[in-house]
Amino acid sequence: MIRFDGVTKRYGSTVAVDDLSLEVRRGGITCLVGPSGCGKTTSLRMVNRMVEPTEGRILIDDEDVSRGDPAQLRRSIGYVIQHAGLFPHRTVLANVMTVPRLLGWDRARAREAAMTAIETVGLTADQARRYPAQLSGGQQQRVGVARALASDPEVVLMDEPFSAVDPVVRADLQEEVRRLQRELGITILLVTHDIDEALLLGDEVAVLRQGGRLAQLASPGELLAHPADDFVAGFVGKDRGYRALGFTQVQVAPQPVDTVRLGASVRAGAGWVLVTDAEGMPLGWVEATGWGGPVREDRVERFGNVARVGDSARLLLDAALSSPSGQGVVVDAEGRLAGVVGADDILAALGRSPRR
Ligand SMILES: Nc1ncnc2c1ncn2[C@@H]1O[C@H](COP(=O)(O)OP(=O)(O)OP(=O)(O)O)[C@@H](O)[C@H]1O
Repeated sequence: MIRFDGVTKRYGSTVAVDDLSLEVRRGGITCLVGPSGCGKTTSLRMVNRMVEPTEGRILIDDEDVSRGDPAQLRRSIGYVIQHAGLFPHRTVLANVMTVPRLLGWDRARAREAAMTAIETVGLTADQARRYPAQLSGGQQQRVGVARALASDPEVVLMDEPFSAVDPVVRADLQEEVRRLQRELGITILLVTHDIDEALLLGDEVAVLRQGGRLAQLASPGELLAHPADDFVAGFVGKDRGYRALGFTQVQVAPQPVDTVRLGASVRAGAGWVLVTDAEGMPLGWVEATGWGGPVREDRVERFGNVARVGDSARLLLDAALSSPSGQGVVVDAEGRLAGVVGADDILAALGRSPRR
């Protein structure tokens, strides 16, 4: 989809990007990540020609971006930056209508496209009438995303889009961008200095090192399991073995478990029994050792995290380790009980799975 072909950018004696060759796949999120000054922003801006390469080519769908008109190219590509970069004296709606209007769409069509984009990012018609300063930082960032989407682009470039918002809002926005990417099928190239964000969002992650050199391009799981060198290993962090579990599937079949409806009786000595509601949805655990009888609500120990069938080894392990019984509850897509898994079974399955 987007191909960097031997791209170099020099500013005098500074090499910002050095012979970068990289393929950004269609319909997914590729993250460019690396330490400060490694050439992430420069690489991104060469795609929409806000910066021109010194050497090499960038192709979108096999077409050299340097061939056409830069202004036209920029209008065809969504662009989201830190702090949103909105026009302060225009309403949210007017801000989002900017690119469709520049593309020559009539006012009604531009307005309709803008309103659709505003709703898509979770903002209301009332918020669309306000000025940027009348919105929170996170909402402004959503407007920035809406503006990038309004003209229905295939490619969206994002430069540190969430780094200026607090962690809770950031998590919401990250979730939103993942959802939008899937729903709209767009191709996103996203710059971040935060490896956790890159591993969370990226279908593929390109790690750059100082001097604008590509250190590795791989999926998050691959990056964690097989960093190309010490630099990448250091960058992805000390707990990469554990974090790789988040991208590892294990073959463990959920096992049957004794259940009791809330209000019904357990027999003494039954040990840990899973309590369900009247519909059979799991509620928590009860430990019947020295007592038996009806299970009252105050006897129920809530489980920690519940895993879903098909979840990663990390989520299964988390369910097991956060459960008072030591057995992780696994539910199906409808939230119905599929069975339980123990930490030992997950670790044994991990031991059996081939090293990737
Ligand atoms: N317009 C410019 N003129 C001169 N040098 C520049 C210019 N733009 C970037 N550079 C230099 O190129 C290198 C790469 O900069 P770039 O902004 O692409 O890095 P980055 O990885 O995005 O950094 P950060 O995470 O700190 O934003 C840096 O050494 C920077 O100082």
